[in-house]
Amino acid sequence: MSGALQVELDVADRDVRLALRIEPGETVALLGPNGAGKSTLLGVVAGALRDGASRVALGDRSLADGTTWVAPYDRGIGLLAQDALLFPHLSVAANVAFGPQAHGVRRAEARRLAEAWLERVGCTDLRRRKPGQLSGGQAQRVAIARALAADPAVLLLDEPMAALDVDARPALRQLLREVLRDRTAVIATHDVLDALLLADRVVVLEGGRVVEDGPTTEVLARPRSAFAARVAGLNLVAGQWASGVLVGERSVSGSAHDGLVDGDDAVAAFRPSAVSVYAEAPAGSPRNAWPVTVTAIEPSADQIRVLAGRLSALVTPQAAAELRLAPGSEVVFVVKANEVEIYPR
Ligand SMILES: Nc1ncnc2c1ncn2[C@@H]1O[C@H](COP(=O)(O)OP(=O)(O)OP(=O)(O)O)[C@@H](O)[C@H]1O
Repeated sequence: MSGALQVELDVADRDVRLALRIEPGETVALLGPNGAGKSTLLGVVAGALRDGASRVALGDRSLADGTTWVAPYDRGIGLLAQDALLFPHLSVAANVAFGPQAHGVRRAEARRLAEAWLERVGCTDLRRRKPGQLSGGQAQRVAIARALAADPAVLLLDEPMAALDVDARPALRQLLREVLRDRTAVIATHDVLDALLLADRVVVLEGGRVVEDGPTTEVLARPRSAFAARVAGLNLVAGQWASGVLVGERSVSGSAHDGLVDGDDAVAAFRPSAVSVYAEAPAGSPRNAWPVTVTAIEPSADQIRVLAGRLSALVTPQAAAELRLAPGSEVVFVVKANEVEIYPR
C-alpha cells in the first residue's frame, strides 16, 4: 500500500478547481455531465496533463507540485482509456509483459506475469494474436491485464466501457468487479450501473467542482445534485439472496446477475418510473407488490415523485390526483420483476 492519493486541482484555463483524497483500497466513481472535469482530473493524476498549479501526491510522495514533476511511467499509476490503446505491432502477450519489463522485471518473469494476468482476464487463448485481431471487448480485457501487470498503486479508468457494445458490457463489468476489489481506483463514467457495481464511493463533478461526495448507495438513492438526480435517483433495496429472491427490508424479485448464490449480500435496483402506484393490491398479485405509507409528494419535471420511506415512484399528475395522494396515504407500490435488476454487493 502506498498511502492515500491526494489531488488538488487548479486548472485555471479549464476552470477546474477541486480537492480530493482517496484512501488506499477505495474505488471511487466520478460522475458528471460532459465538460465537468472528469478527464482533466484523470489527466493531471496520470501525468498526461501538466499543469503547474495542481498538486498530486501518493502517500508521502509528491508526484506533481510547483517544483516536482514525476513522469507518467514513474508514478505507479495505471490508466485504462476508453479505447484499449494496445501496441499494434506487439502480440497480446508482449503487450501485457511490456509494463513489467519496462520497470526492470526480467524477460522470463515478465512473460510469466503476463500469462498469469491473461488467464485472470480469460484471454489465455488470445496470447499470440495482434491487437488488430481482437474484438473491442477482448482488447479491453487485454488492456486491463496490461494495466494490472505493471502493479500500479492506483488504477484510473476513463469510461472503460464506453467504446463497447451494450452486450459486451456486463461481462467486462463483472471482470472489473473482481480485479478492482480492494484496489485503489478512480473510474470516470456516465453509467450509474458502473458506480453501483464497482465503486464504494461516488464523487459528482459539475462545472469543474465537486458537488457531491459520499457512499455509493447513499448518493445514488438520495442524490442532492441536479446531475446525480437525473442519472440516479434509483430505488435500491439491500438484502441477502435467498432461493431466487432478495430478502431485505422487503422481498424483491427481479433479474439476478452473475452467479448470485444463497446467502450473498445483494442489492436490487429499479427506476422510480418503473413503479406503479395502486390504491389496493392489483388482482393476479404481481411478485413485487408492497403496501407502503406515502411520506412525501414532490414535483419532478412534468411528473410527481411519490416517496414512501426509502422508495420512490414517478407518476403522472392525473394519477396522483385520482389516487388523492398525500403524506400518510396508504397505497401499494408495484414493480414488475423484469424491471428490477439484482446484483451482488
Ligand atoms: N484540451 C483542452 N483544452 C482546453 N480546454 C479543455 C480541453 N479539454 C477539455 N477542456 C475544458 O475543460 C473543462 C473540463 O473538461 P473535461 O474534458 O475534463 O470534462 P469531462 O467531465 O471529462 O467531460 P466528458 O464527459 O465530455 O469527457 C471543460 O470546460 C472543457 O471544455
